[in-house]
Formats: sequence, structure tokens, C-alpha cells
Amino acid sequence: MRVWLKLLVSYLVLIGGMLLICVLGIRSAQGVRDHFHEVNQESVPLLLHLKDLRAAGLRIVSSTMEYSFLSSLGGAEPVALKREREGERQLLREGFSEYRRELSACGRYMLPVPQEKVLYARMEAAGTRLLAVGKNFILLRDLHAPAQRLIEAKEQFEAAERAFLDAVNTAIQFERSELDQQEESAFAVVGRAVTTTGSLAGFAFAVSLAVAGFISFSLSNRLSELRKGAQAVAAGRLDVTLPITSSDEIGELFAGFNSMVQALRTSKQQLASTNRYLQSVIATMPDALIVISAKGTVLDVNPAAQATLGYPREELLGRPFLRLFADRSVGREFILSVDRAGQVVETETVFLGSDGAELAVSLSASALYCGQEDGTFLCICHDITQRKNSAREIHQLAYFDALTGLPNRTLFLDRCNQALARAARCEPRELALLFFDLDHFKDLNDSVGHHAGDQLLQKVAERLGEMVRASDTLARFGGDEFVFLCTSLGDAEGAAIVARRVIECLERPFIIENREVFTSASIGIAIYPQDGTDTETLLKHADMAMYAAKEKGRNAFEFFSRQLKQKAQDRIFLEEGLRQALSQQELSLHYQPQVSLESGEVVGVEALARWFHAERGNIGPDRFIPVAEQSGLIRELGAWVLRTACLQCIKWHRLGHRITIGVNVSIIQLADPSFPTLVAKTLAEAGLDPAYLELELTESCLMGNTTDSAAVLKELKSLGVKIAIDDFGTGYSSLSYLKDFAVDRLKIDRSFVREITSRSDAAAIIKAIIAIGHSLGLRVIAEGIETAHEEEVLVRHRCDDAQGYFYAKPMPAAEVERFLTERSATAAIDTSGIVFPQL
Ligand SMILES: Nc1nc2c(ncn2[C@@H]2O[C@H](COP(=O)(O)O[C@H]3[C@@H](O)[C@H](n4cnc5c(=O)[nH]c(N)nc54)O[C@@H]3COP(=O)(O)O)[C@@H](O)[C@H]2O)c(=O)[nH]1
Repeated sequence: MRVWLKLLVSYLVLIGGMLLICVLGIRSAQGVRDHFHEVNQESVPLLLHLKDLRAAGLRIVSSTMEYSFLSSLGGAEPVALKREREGERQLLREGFSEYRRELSACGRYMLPVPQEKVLYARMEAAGTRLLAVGKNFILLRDLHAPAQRLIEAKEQFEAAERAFLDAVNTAIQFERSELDQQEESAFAVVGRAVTTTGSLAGFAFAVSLAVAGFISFSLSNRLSELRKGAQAVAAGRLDVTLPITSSDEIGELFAGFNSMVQALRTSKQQLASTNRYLQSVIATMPDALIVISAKGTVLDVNPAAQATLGYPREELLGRPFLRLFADRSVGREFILSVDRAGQVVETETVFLGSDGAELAVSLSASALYCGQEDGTFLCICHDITQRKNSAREIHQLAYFDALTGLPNRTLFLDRCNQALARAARCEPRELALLFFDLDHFKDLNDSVGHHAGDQLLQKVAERLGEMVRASDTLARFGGDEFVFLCTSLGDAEGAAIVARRVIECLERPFIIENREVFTSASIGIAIYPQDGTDTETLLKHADMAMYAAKEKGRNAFEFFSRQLKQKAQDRIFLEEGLRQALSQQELSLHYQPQVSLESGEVVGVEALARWFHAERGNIGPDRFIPVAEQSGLIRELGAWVLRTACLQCIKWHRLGHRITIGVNVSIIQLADPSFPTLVAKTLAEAGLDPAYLELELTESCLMGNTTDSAAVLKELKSLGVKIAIDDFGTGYSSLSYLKDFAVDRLKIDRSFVREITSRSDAAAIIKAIIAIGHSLGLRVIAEGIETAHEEEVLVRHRCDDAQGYFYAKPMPAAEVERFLTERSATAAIDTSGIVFPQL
């Protein structure tokens, strides 16, 4: 049962008892009141009337006796006596009337009560006798009756008086005893009421006391249990569980207490595990953690602090924190700033390790407010030596060339911008920008190896560095490109002097891997402000001038000029136009037939790219191919040519013309290791037999990129395609590559053919080429045949095939088809035989 209900019940019992006591008390009081009412309203007035009746009787008796006495005085009666007698008579009358009034009053009270009725009747009879006897006595007196008679009357009167008084006194006595009885019964009622009320009050008190005692005892007992439990918990014992024996509030309190202890147990476990976790975090955290006291000594450290600083824990504890700083004034300032700031203070500084070595660290400190004395703070120390070194390295890498140690492009641009800004602002003078690269460096790099190439670049940088003034900047832009910023020039001639000195500086051989290596430079010069007022423009113009220097024959310098700019703009126009032409398919292929000099049959065609520009009309490949090569567009262009040519060739095959398709391959394409894959994929997509594809490469192609080219060529050969050497005789004189690269056909340059009839040495060269080719088992084709005479000479020298305007100009595919049909018909008539390609 709930405590509140128990208390309520006990209160109700108490209240019920009180109510009962009240009711009984009221009832007793009502009884007493009724008694008193009866006494007041009946007994007392009756008693009074009885007394008044007795008084009235006694008055009648006394007045009668008085009157009798006065009458006995006889003789001539004086007036006074008469008056006295009259007075007595009057009193008698009044006594009579009072007697009757009182008797009547007594009768009102006594007649309803049977017992009293008898008494009343006796009184009335005695009274009536008294009156009658009294009247008789008076009459006898008035009549002066004989004494005897008077004596008898008097005796009778006195007897009547006694009877009357006796009757009245009996009634009074009776009434008095009645009154006493009523009083007794009233006292009895009151006594009973007092006893009952007292008993009930006592009972109610006892019950209340018992209930209150029981509740208090039980509450106290259980609260005591609770107190003991709480004390145990306060003492740290969390294994306490209070028994829940009731479902009242105390039971709930016990359950709540048990849950609280359980929660405390859980939190304690969690706290312990969190503590363990934090301890392990602190112990394993890579950053050093140092707690510093208000006095500035080390209070605590984690293992990382020992590892970072190199001190054992014992040596660190109690050590002045300041002594860890390489510069103590910095340490002092840092500690003060932690005190002042009241929040996290961060800084980067240098510590001294146990071995005295400097340690770059980042510090982050904040005051500790966890029971430590004021001024204690925590310092997290992160070793940033690595980062600092990396930052230095990054700076070095960002601004200096890793190979030569010279400023790189970024630093150069910065310095150049600053120099230009100074020149524009306060030092109006000419600046020169010399852009140069090493002539044929790529060839040299390929032939002697990258390592040697790198050494050459380092030595060039070293040698050039010696001639650089402090105010000038020599930078390496990458590869073999160098830029020289001269800020202290008298005039443009000064730039020419510097350029000449650069060229001279490189004239002496360099010793690389115990070999003498020669190099030279082609230098382009742009002058501020005439050739540009910003770095970008000056660089661009110097670059243009450098290309001009190369075209001039290398190992030379060239100033930027308007003409150069025009040339460069043309190149840009072509490059942008070509890019657009490729995406919008403005390019097409023409095919020039190749004829067998033996059979006259068309054995193949050479695919030649054509570009029709909407505004500028036809733009020849001799213009756009070099631009495509310089810009890298040649890869896309070459892939397109290859695919279009192969697809076209297979169409002709399907029409019965089993001819070979010749495709020109640029040196850039050949340098791409993925080129063989592209060829294989294209052949597969077109469905063309590789034996019908002839890739035309120039001699420079093969010579310029020896190692890579050899690998690519090998792969191409393994596909089964044919290789022809284009423009043979115009490039390198070394013929060993013919063997090395498994070439299939030599193509004699048309410059020799053009002079075959006019110059005997040209004819001799052609004859020699044909002989070399045949001796190596290669076929030989001559290009640029324009006359029958030329053809005749070539036939005479046993040249295998021919190509030139004499047979056909390069033409669209549709025309080739007609041409092929016509030629095969003619060949059939002429030779009466079937001609197969003999590649
Ligand atoms: N890498 C690539 N190079 C290509 C491609 N298409 C063309 N080219 C190269 O451009 C150069 C110029 O070619 P083009 O103007 O097409 O000239 C060719 C012929 O028209 C021309 N020729 C042929 N016969 C005669 C002749 O009797 N007289 C005469 N004056 N010219 C003639 O010769 C050029 C073909 O030469 P070659 O390639 O050496 O066989 C040229 O170097 C092309 O190679 C391409 O797609 N990719």
C-alpha cells in the first residue's frame, strides 16, 4: 500500500474517532440540555408555585388570625381598628386570589402527571378546607360566637392549616425529590458522555498512535536502510542493492536508488575505460605532451616527449621548461604569452635535444584548470624538423632547377617581373632576354644516354653560371632550354656581346664520362622595351628569335624582329586552323600511283594529305605538316591519315585492285611507343592485310631517335607491314641502319631524279642507290618522274618502281579508281600477263 494511502487511512481513522466523539458529546449535551429544560420549564416553576401557594395559604392563615384578633378587641370600634380590620380583609382577599392563582398554576403542572395529580388533589382539598374553616372562623368572630365555639373553630382552622401545609409540603417535598432525581439523571448523562467521549478519544488516540507509530517505524526503518546504502555508495562501494519489499514510494525510492547505483557502476566502468583509452592515447600519441608547473618546471611528460627530446623521463621531470628552448628569451616570451592569453598559444621554435642537436618544433600551449595550481599549463610539442626540411626542399624545388641548381622558370619569371617593374618605375634602361637551347641536344642525349646528357647540362650551367653577374639571372626552363636575363646593358649591342660570350663559352669541349663532348647554342634575343614590356611577350619573342637562329644554321644568335613575328603568327594561324580542320574534317587524302617499271602495272599508291581552307584555299602539306609536327597535332593527323588510307585501300582490294598503300610517318609518330599498337588496331579495324601497308619514313626519322625508333620499327615489322625509306640520299650518309631496321624499299628523292638527265653525278647517285638497294635485297622506287626520258634512264638502271607526275598527279580516291581500271586494262594489253605486287 502507498505511504500516502496509509497516512490517509490513519488520518481518516483519527478523524472518524473525533467525529464519533463529537456526535456522542453533542448527544450527551442534548440530554443534559433536555433535563435542564425540563427542570427549568417544569420542576423549578412548579416548586416556586408550590412555595407561593404555601405562602398564599400562610398569608390567608395569618390574615385570618389577625382579623380574628382585631375582631376580638370588640366594643365601640375605633376608626383605626376598623381600618385595620378592613385592611386585613383586603389582605385576605388578596390572599384568596393569590391562593387560587397559584393553585391553578400548580394544577397546570401537576394534573398531567398521575402521581402529582393525587398530590394536587390533596392540596386542593386541604386548601378548600382551610378557606372554608377560615371563613367560618371569621364569620364566628364577626358574629362574636361563644368562646367555645370560637375555640373549636380556631382549632378546626389550625387543623386545616396544618393539613394544608402538610399537603403543600408533601407536594414540595415530592417535587424536590423529583428535581433531585432529574439532577442526578442529568449528572449521569453528563458522566456517561464524559466517559464515552473520553474512552473514544482514548481509543482514537491509541489507534492513531499505533498507526502513526507503525508508519513512522516502518518509514524510519526503510529510510535508515536507504541512508546506510547511501553512505556505502558515498564510501565508494557500488555493490550495494536495496531489497525492494513494497511497491510504495519507498519501494520506488529503493528501485531508483538501485538504478542510480547501477548507473554509477556503469559510469564508473565507462570512466575507467575512458581513462584507460585516454591514457593509451596520451601514451601512444606521436606528439610530445609536457605539463609545466607554475614555477616553470616540467611536471609530467608522455613517452613521445621522451622520444622527441631524447631525455629519460626522470631527467625531464623537474627540469626547467625554459632549458628546452635553444633561445631562452623565446622560451620566456612563450611562457609569458601563455600566462597572458588565457587561451591556446601557438608558436614554432627550436628546442635543444639531449644531445644538444637543434629540433624544430611547433608548440601549442594552454592553461590547465583541473585541480592544478594556478599557472600550470599543458604544452603539445610537434617535431617539425622534417616539415621544415621539406619546406626548404619544396622551396628549392619550387624555385630552383633540381639538375643544375639554377633558378627555374618560376623564380626567373618572378625576377624578370621585378626587373621590368623597376625598369618601368625608376630605372629606365634596356633589358635583354636571351633564350637559348643546345643544338642537337636531343640527338646527343639519345646517342650518349640521358645520364651523360644530364651531366652536360650541369656542366653547361656551371660554365655559364661563372659569367653571370649578380644583377643578372640565368635560369633553366627545362630540357636544354636556358634563359638569360641581363639587366645591366648599355644598349642592344650589349646583348649581342653577351650572346657571343655564351657561344664562346660553349666552344670548349666538355669532358663527360671521359669523353670530349662538343655542343653549341642557338640564341634568341628580345630587348625591353622595344620587343615587349612584359615577361611573357619578351619570352615569346626571344623564343621566336631562337628558332630563327636555328634556321640560320645554329650556333648563332638572332634578335627578334617584326618579320620573325609575322612568321610566328603564320605558324600560329596554321596551327589553330589545322586543329579546327581536324575536328571539322576539312582534310582529305589524295593518292599518287606508284608504277612497276618492269610491268607498267600500278603496284601501289602513296597517300598524301590535303587541306582546303575556306579562306586561304589549298594549303600544302609542306606547310602544315611541319606545323603539325611542332604542335604535336601530327599524332592525330597521322592516325586519321592511316585509318582513311587503310579503309580506302581495302575498298580498292574489294574491287579487285590488290595494290599497296603508302603512308608517310613523321618522326614524332615514330617516337611514340604506342604507334605500333595504333597501326595494328587500324589494320584490324579496316580488315587490311599488313603486307599491303607501306610506312614511308625519312632517314632522319631513323637516325634521330635510334633506340626508341629501333624498338618501334621492330614492332611494326613484326606486324608484317612494309617499311620504305623516303627521300633516300638526302639525309645521313650512314647506311648501316638499312640493315639494322629491316627496310623493304628505298625511295630515291626527286631532287636526284630532277637532275638525272642533266647531271651525270645525279645519275651516278641514282645508280649507286639502286645498286645498294638491290645488294641488300631491297626494292627501289624513284619519285618525281616527270618525263619519259627520266623513266627511260631509271629503267636502264634497273630501278624497280616509279612515281611522279609522268604517271599521275596525286588525286582523289574516285579518280584513282578510274585510273586503276584504265591502267590495268592497258597493262593487260601491253604485258599480256598478270602483275602481282612484288614487295
Ligand atoms: N607525315 C606526313 N607527311 C605528308 C603527308 N602528306 C604529305 N606529306 C608530306 O608533305 C610533303 C609534301 O607533299 P606533297 O605536297 O603532297 O607532295 C608530294 C607529291 O605531290 C610530290 N610529287 C610527286 N611526284 C612529283 C613530280 O613528279 N614532280 C613534283 N614536282 N612533285 C611531285 O612529292 C610529294 C611526295 O613526296 P614523298 O612523301 O617524299 O614521296 C612530302 O614530304 C610528303 O611526304 C602525311 O599524311 N603525313
